[in-house]
Amino acid sequence: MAATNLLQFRCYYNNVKPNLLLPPLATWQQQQRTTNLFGYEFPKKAAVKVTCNVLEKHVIENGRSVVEEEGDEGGIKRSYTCVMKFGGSSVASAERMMEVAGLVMSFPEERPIVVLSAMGKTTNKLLLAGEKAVSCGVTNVCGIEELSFIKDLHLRTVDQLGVDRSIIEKHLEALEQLLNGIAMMKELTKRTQDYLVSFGECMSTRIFAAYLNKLGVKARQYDAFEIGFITTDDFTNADILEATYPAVAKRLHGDWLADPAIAIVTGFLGKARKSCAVTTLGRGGSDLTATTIGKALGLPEIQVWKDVDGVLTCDPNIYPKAEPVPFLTFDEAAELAYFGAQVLHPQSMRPAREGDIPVRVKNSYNPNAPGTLITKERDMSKAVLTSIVLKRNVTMLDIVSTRMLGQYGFLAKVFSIFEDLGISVDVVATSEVSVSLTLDPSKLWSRELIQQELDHVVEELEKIAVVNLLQNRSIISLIGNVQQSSLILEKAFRVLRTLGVTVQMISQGASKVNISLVVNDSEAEECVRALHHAFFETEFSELQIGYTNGNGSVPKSS
Ligand SMILES: Nc1ncnc2c1ncn2[C@@H]1O[C@H](COP(=O)(O)OP(=O)(O)O)[C@@H](O)[C@H]1O
Ligand SMILES: N[C@@H](CC(=O)OP(=O)(O)O)C(=O)O
Repeated sequence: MAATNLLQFRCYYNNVKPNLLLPPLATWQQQQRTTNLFGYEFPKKAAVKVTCNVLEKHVIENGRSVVEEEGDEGGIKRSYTCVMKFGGSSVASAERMMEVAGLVMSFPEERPIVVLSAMGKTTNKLLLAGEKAVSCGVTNVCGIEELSFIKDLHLRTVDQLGVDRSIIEKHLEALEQLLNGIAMMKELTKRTQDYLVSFGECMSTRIFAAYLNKLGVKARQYDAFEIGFITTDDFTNADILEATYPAVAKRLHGDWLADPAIAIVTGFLGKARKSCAVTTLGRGGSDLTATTIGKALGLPEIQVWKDVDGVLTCDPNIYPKAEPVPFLTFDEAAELAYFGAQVLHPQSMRPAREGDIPVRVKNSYNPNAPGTLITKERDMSKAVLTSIVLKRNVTMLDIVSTRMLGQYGFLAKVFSIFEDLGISVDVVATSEVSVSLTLDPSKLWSRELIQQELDHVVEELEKIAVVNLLQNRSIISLIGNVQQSSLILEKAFRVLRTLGVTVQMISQGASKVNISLVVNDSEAEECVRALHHAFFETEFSELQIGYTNGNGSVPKSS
């Protein structure tokens, strides 16, 4: 049987025009950002010229699809095959780096791009060192405990891995100089803060790349801000700009073709478009770095390696009986992250969703665990509740119209006040003359709200409404199949009634995957444990009375 070429490609074509001579059945859908033409059959000599990043050429031989290294027409070549992101917990020590190196090497058929976070708690320590430098005086900088900790950790790791200290010594010197500068200025701007924390990722990636090279696995280190990660100038919480995708694809793909090597890229970092200074993508931003690379190169899979067996049914710090969730949709994962599950960066699902690239959340401490697979769609026919998420320390506002404005005018005015003040709102419930909503003063991916700003919001709103400011509230988000909302709500309210908890606000939103309940901070954790018990640990149809301790509380797990 004559061999037939099947070409699979995900083509990023914002700035490139593919010149395809396709058989008539293949239509190029211009409205889609990425296109997967897997399955289109080409005659053997189909002329295909694509000036984009990654292609995979399948040749059908004896009914089997075989991937060829490179195509014969149009210079089609394949570079990297997957992106693997390892978080701080996965690379916290020399021992952990050895394990991660072993993991990377255990997929010899893959050509990965590895995205790393800073080692362990380095980012927190750098932030603390910066804060201390502001007030400790130049002569005391060298005595800052966190600086010594960071130096010890990184030098010890380098020594234990048997790589040359020189790969990070310059960074350690520059870090101390920067802290001296902060001490001298007695000021730590957001821009300087981003530069300060960037040392964490810059050092972890250099150490890891040097270690792989020492093992004989060719690796090349990259600082994300040098290879096309272009962001807004919103220091500490920058957004990735579209120009990033073609730039990153060009650089990584081009380098591979010129000189193949595993790429080791700093997570979390970018370069501000206007000022050209180093930016960060918000805490936990390395997940976003990984999904951005995945989309840029049109990779078949994005792996995010953590210290848990995947996305769990709730935060294991609240309830250790949390179980891994095997499958999630991008929408569910995004909602979960946005509403406070620390496991994924809130923006990280966006590139994966746009590129339609599956994200696998795995445990670097337990690689055999299946983890969580996040895709565009999944079978929801049996799905009810997927995960419970808690967001603490939320501020709630009850705003009741004084009827100076009509219904439309009232809601429009309320939201224009928030827009003018640049404050984002999470959960909203409205009626004709009132609106209840939540603000998050501790948002890490947005600017911090301080009391003064809250007072200002209330002052503005009081011009048209009676306002009640309620602090120390929590949002409990029930992520799941909102088609089953009656069932979920019935069960949830039975649990909360048993606990004697009053729900102060409820919102289903437009997301179709999330029902949010607002309760007092002081009751929230107990609610999560009880809800978890009811939804995930009892027969679904029956809410067992008697799972509490008799005093209404669920047994705290050890
Ligand atoms: N629903 C959840 N599923 C999994 N982990 C969660 C969840 N909610 C909170 N977490 C916490 O998130 C942590 C993993 O996220 P993170 O610390 O950012 O990992 P890494 O640093 O490895 O990227 C877990 O150790 C766990 O404590
Ligand atoms: N080091 C950064 C970025 C990051 O993504 O870290 P992690 O993968 O450990 O959550 C932070 O602590 O925020």
